[in-house]
Amino acid sequence: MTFDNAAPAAQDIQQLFDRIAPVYDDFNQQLSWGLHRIWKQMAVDWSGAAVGQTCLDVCCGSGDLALLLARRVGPTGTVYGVDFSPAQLAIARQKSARQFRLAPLHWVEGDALALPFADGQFEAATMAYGLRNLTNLTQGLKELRRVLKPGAKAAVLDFLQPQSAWLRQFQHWYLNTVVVPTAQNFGMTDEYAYIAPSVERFPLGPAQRQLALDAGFSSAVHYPIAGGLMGILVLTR
Ligand SMILES: C/C(=C\Cc1cc(O)c2ccccc2c1O)CCC[C@H](C)CCC[C@H](C)CCCC(C)C
Ligand SMILES: C[S@@+](CC[C@H](N)C(=O)[O-])C[C@H]1O[C@@H](n2cnc3c(N)ncnc32)[C@H](O)[C@@H]1O
Repeated sequence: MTFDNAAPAAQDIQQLFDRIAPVYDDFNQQLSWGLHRIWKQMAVDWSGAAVGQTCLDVCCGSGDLALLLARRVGPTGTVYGVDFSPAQLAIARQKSARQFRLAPLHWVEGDALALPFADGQFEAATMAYGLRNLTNLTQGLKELRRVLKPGAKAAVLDFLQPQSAWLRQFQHWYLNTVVVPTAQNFGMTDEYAYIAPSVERFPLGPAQRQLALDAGFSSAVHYPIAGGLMGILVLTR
């Protein structure tokens, strides 16, 4: 399956993440030199999640941020991770089974465009490397807002096209000359070749902020991180 610059259908995205589930965590660790853990922790910190709260990780995948949220809210809190990839959720369940003294963690198979949760259910939320993969960014942001309590925050971490031309060239080079050949060794060329065009399609910070405000968030601030290679959109309901 090849992913050209047209946005793939939801089913193609779901099947892509099912296929890469066995190598996903190891590739992220190896290809980001472990830095993805820092970026994810920043998103959890900036979500405002606190002890005892009920929190949500949207597009949770293999569960990294849901597990960080569970550590943050502690045994008196509750965390839900939602994703439409069964294979990714299976990895998340395996990882949470190996950890102790976490908040009660619920892994839910569901669609970010029609979240299976009540209005105002959550006191904080995260979404890491999910928004860019949605087939409808506005619907995803509206659903994220709907399930947050008034005044609650969400932190949305994703790739970002750097402003600097040479950093853009570096990002493009790294994704196509380091990431894709690594994936090729495991027969996952097309799956990882999808990243670069998806980043090119993804709105820049100011446009992400405007999408969030149009979706009804009372405030939205976009922070470039990692030299502008990544960004975190901090939203307030
Ligand atoms: C955790 C990261 C990416 C998650 C991710 C998101 C997607 O949309 C995918 C789509 C298809 C296949 C895989 C993914 C996917 O893994 C970020 C870290 C992993 C990246 C693959 C590495 C990219 C690093 C930066 C572009 C450059 C960092 C340079 C620095 C010297 C480490
Ligand atoms: C790149 S992974 C990110 C996983 C995790 N948040 C992390 O940071 O490692 C993107 C995830 O979004 C999920 N996803 C994409 N579109 C979705 C949708 N419409 N509903 C639910 N999950 C979706 C995929 O199944 C995949 O697990």
